[in-house]
Amino acid sequence: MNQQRRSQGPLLRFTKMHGLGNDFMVVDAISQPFRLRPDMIRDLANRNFGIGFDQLLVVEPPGLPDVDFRYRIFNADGTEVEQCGNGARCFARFVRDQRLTNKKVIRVQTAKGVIELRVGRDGMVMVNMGVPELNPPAIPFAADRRKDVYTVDVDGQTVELSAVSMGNPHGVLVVDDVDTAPVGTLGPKLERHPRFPARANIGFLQILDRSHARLRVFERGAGETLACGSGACAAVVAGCLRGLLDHRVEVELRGGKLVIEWQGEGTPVMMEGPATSVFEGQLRLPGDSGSRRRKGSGRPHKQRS
Ligand SMILES: N[C@H](CCC[C@H](N)C(=O)O)C(=O)O
Repeated sequence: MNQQRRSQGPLLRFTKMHGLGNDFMVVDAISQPFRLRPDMIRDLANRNFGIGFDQLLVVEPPGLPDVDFRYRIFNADGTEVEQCGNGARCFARFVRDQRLTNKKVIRVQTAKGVIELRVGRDGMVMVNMGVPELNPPAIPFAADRRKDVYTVDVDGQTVELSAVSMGNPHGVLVVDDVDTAPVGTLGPKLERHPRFPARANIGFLQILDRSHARLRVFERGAGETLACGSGACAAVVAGCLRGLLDHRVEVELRGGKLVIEWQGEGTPVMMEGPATSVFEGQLRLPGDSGSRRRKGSGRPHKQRS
């Protein structure tokens, strides 16, 4: 009996959601205590032994004035990251479904800054993803900047890519056909390439015409996902900078389509797409978890020195 009681932690309510198949466990950490260590996040992310998700999204009270919520994002590998585009749309749907707000324009504090979410009548969500950065510390490529295309050596192979930060780092390669692109082989090598000190999300972009593109993304900390919102934004920025795309692009990902608009350097990237709620659930956490702050629980993603 004692053993049983010791393993009985608190019950945790959550909602399973997805944005074009990029799937999330979403937790309201306002009305329930919530602290998870990275190892517990990894266990919950496991698609056989846990709930299964690409990212965990946590809703917290705002930490800044004139902001409605704080939004924390954890990859399946347990690392906390700065931005998640598909997650932002699901966040907007979640806080309204859970009656945490009835606003249609929601301001959310993230590790990257404040983003603004607008919920449309048709259930689509428009996100102001902020102004992209072209050579922040996470993607230090300025030295050899040439039309924002850089060369990186991967096991003796020279790879050309663009480097764009949407708050989180992205490398973008232009390929002839996403269906035959080396996402599973080159993706993981570039995700952990030394040129990306905080690792990176790697996008494989196929240009169909100046306003249509296809994209696959090998995500940092999650592997290839069916869609990547910040990746679609980074890909359109890269395509525009390379003179291959116009300012409004329909991006077709494996899980569906996003509309991305960008008016050029110094302006924010706007993303519009759906957000789907799949089911609500609750689970009993292990006895050693809960609201007490623990060493190493969910610390922001640390860039490698
Ligand atoms: N894997 C990303 C976070 C999730 C991004 C993606 N799911 C999106 O929709 O933007 C990173 O480590 O920066």
